[in-house]
Amino acid sequence: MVVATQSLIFTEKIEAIELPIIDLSADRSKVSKLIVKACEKYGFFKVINHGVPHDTISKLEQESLSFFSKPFPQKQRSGPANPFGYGCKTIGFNGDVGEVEYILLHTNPHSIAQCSKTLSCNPIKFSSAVIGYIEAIRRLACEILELMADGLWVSETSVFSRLIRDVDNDSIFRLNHYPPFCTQNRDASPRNITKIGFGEHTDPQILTLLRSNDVCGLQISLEPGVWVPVPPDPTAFWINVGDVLQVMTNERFKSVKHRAITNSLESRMSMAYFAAPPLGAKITALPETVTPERPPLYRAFTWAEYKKTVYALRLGDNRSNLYRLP
Ligand SMILES: C=C1C[C@]23C[C@@]1(O)CC[C@H]2[C@@]12CC[C@H](O)[C@@](C)(C(=O)O1)[C@H]2[C@@H]3C(=O)O
Ligand SMILES: O=C(O)CCC(=O)C(=O)O
Ligand SMILES: [Fe+2]
Repeated sequence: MVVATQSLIFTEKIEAIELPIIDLSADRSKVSKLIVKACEKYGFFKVINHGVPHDTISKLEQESLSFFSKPFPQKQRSGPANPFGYGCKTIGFNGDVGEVEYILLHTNPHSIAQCSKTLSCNPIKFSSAVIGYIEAIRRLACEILELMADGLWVSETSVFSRLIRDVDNDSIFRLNHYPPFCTQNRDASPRNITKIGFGEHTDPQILTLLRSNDVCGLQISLEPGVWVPVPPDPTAFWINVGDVLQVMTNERFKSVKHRAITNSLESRMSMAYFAAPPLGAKITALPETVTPERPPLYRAFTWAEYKKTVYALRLGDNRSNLYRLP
């Protein structure tokens, strides 16, 4: 099957700005204030000294590399990603495409063990690398969400983190691989052509924790048509606010628009943990974020209801607006 690829639009502006870097080993009350500031201004920040062991990350990176290095027909046998498994170029179910191949997994250990059977010839090794990483990244996500709650002066510190600690949480995990997009021109010198790897979108969940290898490609957009490159740092995590957190904070926090481009002659790999509540969880603005000057902006909905809307729409569509109060 021939799938059309999207090229970049040349009228777009690229703007280099310094994005917030938060040292999680610093004083807790200072850190929580800095996180709130970053979420209000960008919906995006980097964390360092995060406590996720290097070994946990490199075990998973190794598994990811050996999976994506396999011949295409072999990888195809682990797909399609409907809803979980291997996918290539097709994103979601509504016609989105990109220069990316990926593995999508639910974070429930039973589901990981099942999927690993088709993803690796050593499923125990594969699933323990994924489960180990998810345990560590969930701990980090909870820590960040608790710092956010403190910074917002919410009385219950675990108001966000309990949603993703719940046994029925609907968090998912994604390994992305952006192969180098290199063509030869007429004098046979390599040309660096940039294509869309993963098109513009916001993440629907509460929070995303993303780690990539040392190859650039991720960009965020703070105003229409202007893209800010995110420098790669394999030792850190980039954190982005998702739609649910935007709604729960009554839009004090912004769900950040982002995309990934295939940038170079190098292969890019990323791992993204999407922290989500249980399907039945009711999503509504926290009372602390509602004031007479700032009445509730969204009607209440369940995560199941929102997820259904997400999957009925295209990648770049705005879904939270559909829940906005008049
Ligand atoms: C086109 C789509 C892919 C997506 C589901 C959707 O219908 C719209 C949101 C997409 C997204 C973006 C963030 C995550 O990568 C993702 C797993 C998610 O939860 O929402 C993807 C979905 C996907 O690839 O299935
Ligand atoms: O690979 C990346 O850097 C971004 C991927 C992404 O945005 C996603 O998987 O939702
Ligand atoms: Fe994303």
